[in-house]
Amino acid sequence: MVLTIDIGNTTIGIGGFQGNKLLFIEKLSSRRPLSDAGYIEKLNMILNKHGLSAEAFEGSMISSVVPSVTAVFSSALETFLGRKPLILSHKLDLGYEICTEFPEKVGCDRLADIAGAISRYSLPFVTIDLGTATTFNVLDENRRFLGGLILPGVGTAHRALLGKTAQLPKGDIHMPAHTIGANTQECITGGMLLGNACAIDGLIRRIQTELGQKATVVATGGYATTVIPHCETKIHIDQNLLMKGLRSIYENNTSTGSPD
Ligand SMILES: Nc1ncnc2c1ncn2[C@@H]1O[C@H](COP(=O)(O)OP(=O)(O)O)[C@@H](O)[C@H]1O
Ligand SMILES: CC(C)(COP(=O)(O)O)[C@@H](O)C(=O)NCCC(=O)O
Ligand SMILES: [K+]
Repeated sequence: MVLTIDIGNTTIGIGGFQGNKLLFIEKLSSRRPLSDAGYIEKLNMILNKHGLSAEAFEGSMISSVVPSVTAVFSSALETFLGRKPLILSHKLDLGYEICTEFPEKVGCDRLADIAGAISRYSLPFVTIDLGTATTFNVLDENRRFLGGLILPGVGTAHRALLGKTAQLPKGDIHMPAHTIGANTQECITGGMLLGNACAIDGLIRRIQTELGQKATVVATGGYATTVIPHCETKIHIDQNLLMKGLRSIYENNTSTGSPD
């Protein structure tokens, strides 16, 4: 079994795989960092909850876009499993070529999303990750990662809007009833959800024009299920895309890994 860890700017996801089967996925906040002893305690609790023990895991793999948490979590995993985790970087065998200007600068979550999509969706494809930021990541038909786009995430934009204005009310953004909001809260909800959905439709159209062909589109991240249903483009939602990518990369870069 393999533990996969996704350290994002809001959430730390912890997944457990047996072969290519995802047994569990648990979430911690990355906003309140813990000590390595704190993370070891959380890992113990998670495995206990699922009736598993550390001995059952042959290794682990981390994707992190929060450098300050990477070192602490890595040290916690080394103590917990008795083996250093594999840490995702552009230097590993990802199953595709990075053709951006500075491969070392690309967020590891973007690299893992692409790896998760590569054996599951037809090429070319675009992965969209709606987390703290929203990222678009384009893989062409020759398995070349060309780059993409980075936008403020839905929650990030919403918090910025409320933080920079005096009169806008706090409130949840769920289903907009219609496009023409009849009160302030409806206007904000529509702006956030339909605004992001239309941005996605428009950007996918432009990406396809630039590629010169249609692309498969797959979305993941905390806001995927809230925003994607409002898009006109056909988009697959795969909440575990990143974790699946981490497992594939682990298998491709360790000799003990079992194939897909
Ligand atoms: N099931 C869900 N439905 C709606 N929003 C969610 C859900 N899960 C998480 N979120 C929201 O998504 C955001 C975090 O997304 P996530 O993909 O975990 O971010 P990151 O990868 O940047 O840490 C949070 O602001 C949270 O409120
Ligand atoms: C764009 C991101 C902030 C997204 O992070 P997330 O929303 O998943 O927490 C992260 O992928 C990152 O720090 N990227 C580095 C720059 C780049 O990817 O080009
Ligand atoms: K993410």
